[in-house]
Amino acid sequence: MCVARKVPVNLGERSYTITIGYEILEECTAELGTFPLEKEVFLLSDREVHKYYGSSLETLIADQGFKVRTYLMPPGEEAKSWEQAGEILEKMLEGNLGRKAPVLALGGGVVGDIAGFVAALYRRGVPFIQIPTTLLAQVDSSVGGKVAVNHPLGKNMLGTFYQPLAVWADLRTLDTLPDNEWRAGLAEVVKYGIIWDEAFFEFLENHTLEILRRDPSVLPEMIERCCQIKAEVVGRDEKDEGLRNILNFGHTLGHALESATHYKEYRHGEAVAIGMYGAMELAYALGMIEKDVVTRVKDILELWELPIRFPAKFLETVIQNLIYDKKVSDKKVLFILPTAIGKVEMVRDIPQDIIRRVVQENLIL
Ligand SMILES: NC(=O)c1ccc[n+]([C@@H]2O[C@H](COP(=O)([O-])OP(=O)(O)OC[C@H]3O[C@@H](n4cnc5c(N)ncnc54)[C@H](O)[C@@H]3O)[C@@H](O)[C@H]2O)c1
Ligand SMILES: O=C(O)C(=O)C[C@@H](O)[C@H](O)[C@H](O)COP(=O)(O)O
Ligand SMILES: [Zn+2]
Repeated sequence: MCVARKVPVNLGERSYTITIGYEILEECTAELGTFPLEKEVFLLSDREVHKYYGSSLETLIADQGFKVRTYLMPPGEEAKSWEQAGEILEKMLEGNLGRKAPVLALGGGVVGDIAGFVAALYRRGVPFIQIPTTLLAQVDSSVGGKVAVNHPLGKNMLGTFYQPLAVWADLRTLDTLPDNEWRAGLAEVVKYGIIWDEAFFEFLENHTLEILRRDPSVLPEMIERCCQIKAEVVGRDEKDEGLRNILNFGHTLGHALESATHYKEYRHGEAVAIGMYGAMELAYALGMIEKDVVTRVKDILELWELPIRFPAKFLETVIQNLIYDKKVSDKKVLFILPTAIGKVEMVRDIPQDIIRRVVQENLIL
């Protein structure tokens, strides 16, 4: 059995460890008793994920002497809603869970984000643990404590910062992930190369096929590197006051597209892929990068069959939705734009007609 990798997230008293490896859940659940917790957990998952991993996890937790109360939500982005959060909170109240009874999030980013959100609200906050089961959740959403639900007007509009007690990323769970979900996760993987680490971007370029095949010879290293970068950025700017904004590369247009399509047409990672390509073209239009840099990013996105364009019918709503982005200040939209692979800058004040023109000329199917 391979040894689990550990990535620390250094946030003072809110510090925690990300454990990454194959078949690690037995070892991780054995840690439960080391935390100051009540002997009862609220396990939140979606119906799809629970089918595969729910009962084995419930057994492992019970083996540690914990009572398990399970709540299953429907799978999919539409369930990341205020109404769904209300239903989960009702169940927690009915169960009269105590202040030290943790919420365990078994699933992708949707389950993780809403689990953290209800954990932060219930009795003014109970501990929670992330057990991510999608690539996207293992490299991004389970780390850093951004927890939220969506609103029709904007993505993740209702939320807070609430760090987990631990993150347990069992790579074995990725075996059952459908291909389109795998590719959506790869969009956030590429993001780290573009914003932070050219050598990592080259590693991705050099291993595109092994990565598509989910080859165990590359996955642990790839996922660990993403977590290291995210932990580094979050450790320096937990509350998104400056540096952390770079993790939002591709999300300005991506989130606008997700809300324009009512969270039904695109997986988050797919919308981010379109948004990243849009940001590359915008940087090129503003003279910040050469065309070959745009092409490098476009090539890897296309090779992994990620979308880079969307239908014209959504264009106007996407442009209008930009104003609901959380990075907007003084009514000015902020874009994270590259100056090279591995380096980005924050750019405000791009005239709307330039944004519209770049999107229209490059991003429309
Ligand atoms: N908090 C953050 O920092 C952060 C970062 C990135 C993304 N996000 C959020 O994450 C969400 C997207 O997460 P996601 O891409 O994981 O989507 P998801 O949670 O919707 O999961 C995708 C689909 O895969 C299924 N699934 C999950 N794990 C599986 C497995 N192991 N085997 C088979 N099927 C499985 C789910 O049932 C679901 O249908 C978005 O809401 C996005 O906003 C948050
Ligand atoms: O952790 C962050 O910070 C990120 O921006 C990571 C993003 O991948 C993620 O989608 C996040 O939820 C977006 O945050 P938001 O503040 O734009 O809602
Ligand atoms: Zn994202």
